Amino acid sequence: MFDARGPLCAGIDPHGALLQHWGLDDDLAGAERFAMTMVEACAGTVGFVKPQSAFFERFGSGGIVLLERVIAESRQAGALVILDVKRGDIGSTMAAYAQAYLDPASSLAVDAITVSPFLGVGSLQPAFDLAAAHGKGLFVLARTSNPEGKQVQMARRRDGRSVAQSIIDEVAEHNGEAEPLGSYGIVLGATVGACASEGEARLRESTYGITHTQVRQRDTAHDLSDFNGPILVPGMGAQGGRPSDLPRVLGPAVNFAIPAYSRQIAQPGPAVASIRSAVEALQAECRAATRE
Ligand SMILES: O=C(O)c1cc(=O)[nH]c(=O)n1[C@@H]1O[C@H](COP(=O)(O)O)[C@@H](O)[C@H]1O
Repeated sequence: MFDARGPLCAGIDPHGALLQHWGLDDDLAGAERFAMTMVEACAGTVGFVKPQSAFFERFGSGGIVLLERVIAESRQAGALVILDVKRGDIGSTMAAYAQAYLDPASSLAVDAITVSPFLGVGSLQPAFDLAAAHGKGLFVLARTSNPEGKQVQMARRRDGRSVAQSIIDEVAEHNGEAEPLGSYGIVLGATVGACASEGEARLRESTYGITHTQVRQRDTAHDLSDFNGPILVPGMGAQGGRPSDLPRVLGPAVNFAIPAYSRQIAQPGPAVASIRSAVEALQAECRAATRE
């Protein structure tokens, strides 16, 4: 998929602000128009689409029916569907979540889902098992794109590793020696190590006595050299991440990157041709940044 269609993942997030920007009402009919236009513009050309479940759930059962349609039509158009649901619970409940999204008998079954390991990576075992049984994938949150994630994810364990690194290492174990790539990925935000502004960089320097470059190096010090799974990289575009950030954030694993854009690719809409040409331009940039 990386070679055939490129690494870019098109997020399908029927955001209230985007619906308004497209001249639509923020209701189920508006979300349907938005989501199906994004499917038409993207799913036949990109390798991966990523609907965010919350933007559909907010419309209740009608939103779930719409999500089912987005999933079915995206897969029919040849894209792999990564459903962003960030599920994570005690093992017995996790088994039910896994059944909902990874069992082909479910109308919400997709190719992969995002999962949260903060009840312990071990609590996700039923999802690993069901994914293996049905040839599906998981993306485990390791270092998220939001600034608040750092406090938990970069906390140091007694063995010196960060929490994020220990998650990366545990997921790598699940992939074992899989060739060319295991089915279990991680989520690593493109914004990691970034300062919101020059002012913030100067404030950090004067407050903590360390330069922005040092902060950035510390924040991006993930060892991905043994990681043989796909890496979902949100935080692109609207949150500030650029294709040129990918080598800095991912180092040797840059060619496993799936850079994900949601708001930025919908911005030129609602015209299908405008969305498609924006996606194609970003696809070319991401391909160049991840295949050097
Ligand atoms: O798992 C995700 O996709 C995700 C993880 C993360 O660390 N940060 C993050 O922004 N996301 C999701 O990626 C999308 C980002 O949207 P944009 O900022 O509009 O590109 C949203 O659907 C988020 O929920």
